[in-house]
Amino acid sequence: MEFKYFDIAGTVEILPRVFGDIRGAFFESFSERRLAEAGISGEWVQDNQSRSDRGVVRGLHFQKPPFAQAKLVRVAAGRALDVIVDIRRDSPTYGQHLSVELDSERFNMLYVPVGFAHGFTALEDNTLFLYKCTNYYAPESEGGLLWNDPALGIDWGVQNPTISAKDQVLPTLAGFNSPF
Ligand SMILES: Cc1cn([C@H]2C[C@H](O)[C@@H](COP(=O)(O)OP(=O)(O)O[C@H]3O[C@H](C)C(=O)[C@H](O)[C@H]3O)O2)c(=O)[nH]c1=O
Repeated sequence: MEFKYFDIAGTVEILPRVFGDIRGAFFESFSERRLAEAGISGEWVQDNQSRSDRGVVRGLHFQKPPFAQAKLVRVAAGRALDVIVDIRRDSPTYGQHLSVELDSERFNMLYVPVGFAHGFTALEDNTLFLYKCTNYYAPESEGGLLWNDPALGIDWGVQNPTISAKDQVLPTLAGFNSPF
């Protein structure tokens, strides 16, 4: 298992060892011990899965404290462009984003710390997006940022995404008061 660290503090890409053979492939999709090697700790209490066809964008979402979630995201099938935005008020990279392509060949994962808005584009049909969360779903605590806010400057890899009505009216960074 390899770890890749980025300039945005706290974010880590995890590249598991994938064992291929004539039958297919195997990899350890979750190991608390391995994550601890990368300095990642947390009480993982909920797993989520969504299925999206090519061109879907979900996000940018987060849950506010005390229901804030760190996430460990990956795809089990298909391919996704994962995007996270640093919304930690005191962070020197506040408002900056990181994009990482997740695929079901390398089975690479991204650790998203508390204090980030999260979203992704499905790059293929039937993209199965899986993620572990360190807090339960709390709809009353949900917040978000507008996916195509020019101030964020995110290239989602798609022009006219399929996106929920809810996500179309999320606030821009300018009108946003971060709870982190
Ligand atoms: C997130 C969540 C949703 N739901 C229900 C609520 C809705 O009736 C339905 C779809 O929810 P939503 O439209 O919020 O799903 P996404 O747009 O995929 O939201 C997720 O996508 C972005 C990328 C994230 O990072 C968040 O984890 C999460 O916000 O599932 C639940 O029952 N439990 C949950 O934990």
